[in-house]
Amino acid sequence: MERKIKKQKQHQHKQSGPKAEKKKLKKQESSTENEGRRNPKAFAVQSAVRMAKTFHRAQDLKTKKHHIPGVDRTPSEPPPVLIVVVGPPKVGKSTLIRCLIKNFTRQKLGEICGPVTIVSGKTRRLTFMECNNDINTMIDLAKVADLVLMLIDASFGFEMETFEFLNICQVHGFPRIMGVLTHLDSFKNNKTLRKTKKTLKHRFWTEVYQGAKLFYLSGMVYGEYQTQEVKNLGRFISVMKFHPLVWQTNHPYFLVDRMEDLTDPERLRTDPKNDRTVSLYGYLRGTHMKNQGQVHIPGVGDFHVTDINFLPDPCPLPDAQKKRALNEKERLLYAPMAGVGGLVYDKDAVYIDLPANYINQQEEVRPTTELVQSLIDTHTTLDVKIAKSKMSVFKDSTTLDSTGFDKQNRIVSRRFPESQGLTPDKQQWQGKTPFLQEETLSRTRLM
Ligand SMILES: Nc1nc2c(ncn2[C@@H]2O[C@H](COP(=O)(O)OP(=O)(O)OP(=O)(O)O)[C@@H](O)[C@H]2O)c(=O)[nH]1
Repeated sequence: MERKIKKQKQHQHKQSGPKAEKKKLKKQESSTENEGRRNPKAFAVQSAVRMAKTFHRAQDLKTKKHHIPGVDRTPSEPPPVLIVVVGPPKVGKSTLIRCLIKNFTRQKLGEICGPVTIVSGKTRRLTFMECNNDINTMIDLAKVADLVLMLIDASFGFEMETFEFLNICQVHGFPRIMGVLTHLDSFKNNKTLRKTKKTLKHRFWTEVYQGAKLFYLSGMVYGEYQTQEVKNLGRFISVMKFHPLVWQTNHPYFLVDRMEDLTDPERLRTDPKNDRTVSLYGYLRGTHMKNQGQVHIPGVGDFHVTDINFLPDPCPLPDAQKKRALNEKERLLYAPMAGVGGLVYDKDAVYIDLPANYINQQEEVRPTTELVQSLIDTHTTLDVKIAKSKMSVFKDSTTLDSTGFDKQNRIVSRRFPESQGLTPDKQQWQGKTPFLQEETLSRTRLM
């Protein structure tokens, strides 16, 4: 967009009038006054060598600020920005990714598995990726990363993995690097905390560049970093400008975010070491890709491309005519390796993944009163329930069920046969148990 620079009106010195006269007089006086005191050699060249040195230094600083003008090959809908989270084990990489995803999409992701893509704004998508601490992953990711979040455990200081990654970065040129200090809550003394922060900041500046951005995550609340600190980091990321590296602007490359194994399971069962057919999915980055060209898959080898197909965007940006902020539906989350993301496209099929909370939303609205709810939940009548129910009159006696009564609701005793005292016509114990009468029994049954 062309910006019009409005030129400010310059100050006009007064040429006439009492004030102008006064100023002129003052100027004349001061020039005659200082003539005797002025040192004509003060600003003259004292030493030619020194002069040359100063000049070279000024020129060096000037040229350092220049960037070689690059061709902007960014398409109208650019692929997601790749943010690589690097750090030694247990420094908080997964926790930070989880917090950033929650900050942008308001969704909680359990385990981070593979790259996670989110829509962070009207024109920007972000792909988060955790970098394992092995040299191959580091080499591959340092090449393709747009931004590196370098996590440093403040209670431990700089570790080997951090230096290793920085050294690898130097090969293809440094991507944007931001430091993040974690485990700051382990410092109980404020003075030590301040001192450590300062020392680590200067060390980080020495390793990356003077003035490199360093974030502080000062502790955890319920297993997550503090919301405001994550929000600030997220805001910084979403407005950041990126200078793609030379390698990135000169090559077409993919970051695979989804992999499907298409090998016949029967073949795998018979021979587990069989060659596999896999399908790899991802956004094309860098330049255009040529059909019939060659591709290199790190760790696998070189291959010929036989065909190229376009698939619909699994995590699209919102429509162009957007107003201010994104709404909940537009804050998409796509993590195919973790099984998250609405639609998964294949060449000839579309898979729809319905999240559990979506199914919950479809549940009918139920009355809140407990009594009404229990009536709705009733599936059998009272008679059926009674027929199924069992009871025992004494603690250790045998249980009675509906088969133990005759048609007139009189007890048919199995334990005490007629010979032992219960006569069918009297329905009464001739002796000890007067409460085994019909009335008592029928009341107990209905309870
Ligand atoms: N006290 C404290 N604990 C933290 C902090 N950051 C992370 N942790 C804890 O450190 C543990 C490891 O965190 P993760 O996010 O799994 O670390 P990671 O770097 O992903 O670990 P790996 O994937 O095994 O390399 C978790 O239990 C976190 O709760 C912090 O700033 N303070």
